[in-house]
Amino acid sequence: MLIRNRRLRTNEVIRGLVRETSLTPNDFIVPLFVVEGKNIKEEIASMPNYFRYSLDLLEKEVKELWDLGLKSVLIFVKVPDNLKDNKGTEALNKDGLMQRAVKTIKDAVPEMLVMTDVALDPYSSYGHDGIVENGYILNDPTKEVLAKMSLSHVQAGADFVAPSDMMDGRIKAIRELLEQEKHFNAGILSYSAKYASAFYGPFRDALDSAPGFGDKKTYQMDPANREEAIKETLQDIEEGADMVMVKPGLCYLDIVREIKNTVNVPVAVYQVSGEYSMLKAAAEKGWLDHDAVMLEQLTAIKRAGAQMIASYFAKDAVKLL
Ligand SMILES: NCC(=O)CCC(=O)O
Ligand SMILES: [Mg+2]
Repeated sequence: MLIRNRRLRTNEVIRGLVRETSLTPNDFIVPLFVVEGKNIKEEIASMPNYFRYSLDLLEKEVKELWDLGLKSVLIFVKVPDNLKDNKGTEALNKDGLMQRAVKTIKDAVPEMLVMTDVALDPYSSYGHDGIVENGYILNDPTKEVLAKMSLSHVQAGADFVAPSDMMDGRIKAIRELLEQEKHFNAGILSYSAKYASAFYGPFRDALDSAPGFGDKKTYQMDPANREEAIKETLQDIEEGADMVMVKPGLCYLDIVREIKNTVNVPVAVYQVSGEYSMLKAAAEKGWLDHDAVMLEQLTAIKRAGAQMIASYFAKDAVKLL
């Protein structure tokens, strides 16, 4: 035997020395769900141990995240039904819940990197990511609203906007408006390859944002496609995205690696709600070792090429690192 691979696996010290991938708190973006009201920390039924916060308790939560070394958050808001319409009017309200959430976080922890979700679904009476006409989600009028929404978030203090809508040309529309308004340092994390996935179910529960009719297959990508993900991603970079994202995570790690090998901007992965809830459920039943499987999944996402991971496991994970 000239080569014995097991030599480098004989104990934890040598395994640590040769380990190719490791997780650190810097790897995470923490998704946060925000609701109106006071003193609210409500568990999301289909996402055990994950919560919606009112602004007063959000403040406490972000301080705790910061102390754990988690320094980036991605905000989602649950908009009251009476404020929803087809055009997402409330999304542009400078005193809207999102805008107030950004200010609340920046006041509580000024150095926290604040990213905001940009899409119409939480604001849409139809639960779709864009303006609806005759059952179709309009592209161009929607991207103009998304640009204004992004500007509003940046004016409220957001460091990055994260458009998750998958309309064509929205990165260019957003970038041009931010430049025109002289927000030169406002970043764009583009959900460039977002698939029409069945793994988003619990998230739609969290925000009460399930589509009122049909599905999202006319704008989100077909899970069967790989080359299209490259095309989408290269386009977004050309249009001015600073960072790109693949979503969901585990089922799409081939896409992550291919994009990582193709582009020269940071690649993010969104490990989505269904991925989170599946493990929580299996662990509750005693069928899987929660912490071990969680770390294995996160490590695999990073190994595939993710520079950062938006994950509901962020807090659980950093406590183990
Ligand atoms: N635009 C954000 C999402 O769609 C999140 C999906 C999830 O976590 O399931
Ligand atoms: Mg696109």
